[in-house]
Amino acid sequence: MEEKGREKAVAAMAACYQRFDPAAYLQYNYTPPRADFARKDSIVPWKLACLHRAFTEDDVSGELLVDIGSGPTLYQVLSGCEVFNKVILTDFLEVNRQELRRWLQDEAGCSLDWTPYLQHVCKLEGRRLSAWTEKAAKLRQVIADILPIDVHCSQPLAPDALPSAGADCLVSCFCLESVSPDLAAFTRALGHIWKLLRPGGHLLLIGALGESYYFGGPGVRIPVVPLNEAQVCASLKESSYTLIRLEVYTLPQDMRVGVDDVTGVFFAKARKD
Ligand SMILES: C[S@@+](CC[C@H](N)C(=O)[O-])C[C@H]1O[C@@H](n2cnc3c(N)ncnc32)[C@H](O)[C@@H]1O
Ligand SMILES: O=[N+]([O-])c1ccc2c(c1)CN[C@@H](CO)C2
Repeated sequence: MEEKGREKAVAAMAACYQRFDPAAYLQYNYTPPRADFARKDSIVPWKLACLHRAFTEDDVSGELLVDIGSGPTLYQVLSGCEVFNKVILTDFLEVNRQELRRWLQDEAGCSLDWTPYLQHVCKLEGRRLSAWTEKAAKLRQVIADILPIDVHCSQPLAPDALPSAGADCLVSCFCLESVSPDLAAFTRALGHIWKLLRPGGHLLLIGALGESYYFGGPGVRIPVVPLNEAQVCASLKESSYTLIRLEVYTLPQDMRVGVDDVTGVFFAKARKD
């Protein structure tokens, strides 16, 4: 697709996101059955287990963790906040950055109670359940910024947002395939965020497999690039990452709740050499 066509497609995607509804999105994806901590086959516990394992492996270390396309969610940094002493959250929409700020400042009006998530990750860490208040305090202490981002820009963040060496680790969940008009744009976006990472740093990437749309709010139908495992691996390779591990979760029937047509979820741990 030539430059003009690409710009139009990206602008159309941005227009879709103007109607994104953080509270509805959280309700659709981050409450039972998809976030049922009593069910071994629920999606969110699987994601938290992948992230806990990856963030506690020795090769993942440093000062700065950046979350790409945070949305209104915090689950993706609940393990990372124990490893990195500085976490930067990012999103394209002010409504999402506001939602994150509300939690950060412990204000009323958060759209979701993150306590069960904090408790579950404490359990994964072998800590007593009541340590969730310490984890919440730790997370509030390490979150240094909540910044605007556009992964379709060659430079997704403001020029002075990161140290010149780059981030030590990136995490990104359900963002790139949900904001890209096609596979080529998805791969280009991977290349753009690659530049934010220092050599030897890691990318922990979670995404949807086989998904062609999702609802970002009542009647807010957002197109998604349907990916399969081979395409994820090929795109990571094409954008100069070394894939360390790919794990896949297949949705049981009752996790298909009508808010999207996702069939699976992937977790990739990759490195920038
Ligand atoms: C499906 S949500 C994922 C939210 C969260 N990371 C999660 O795991 O649920 C996709 C997010 O990408 C953000 N987004 C939309 N366009 C973007 C862009 N061009 N660059 C970066 N993020 C974008 C949206 O605002 C939204 O928060
Ligand atoms: O089950 N989940 O934990 C979960 C969380 C977020 C999202 C999905 C599934 C599937 N759709 C994506 C948007 O493309 C967002």
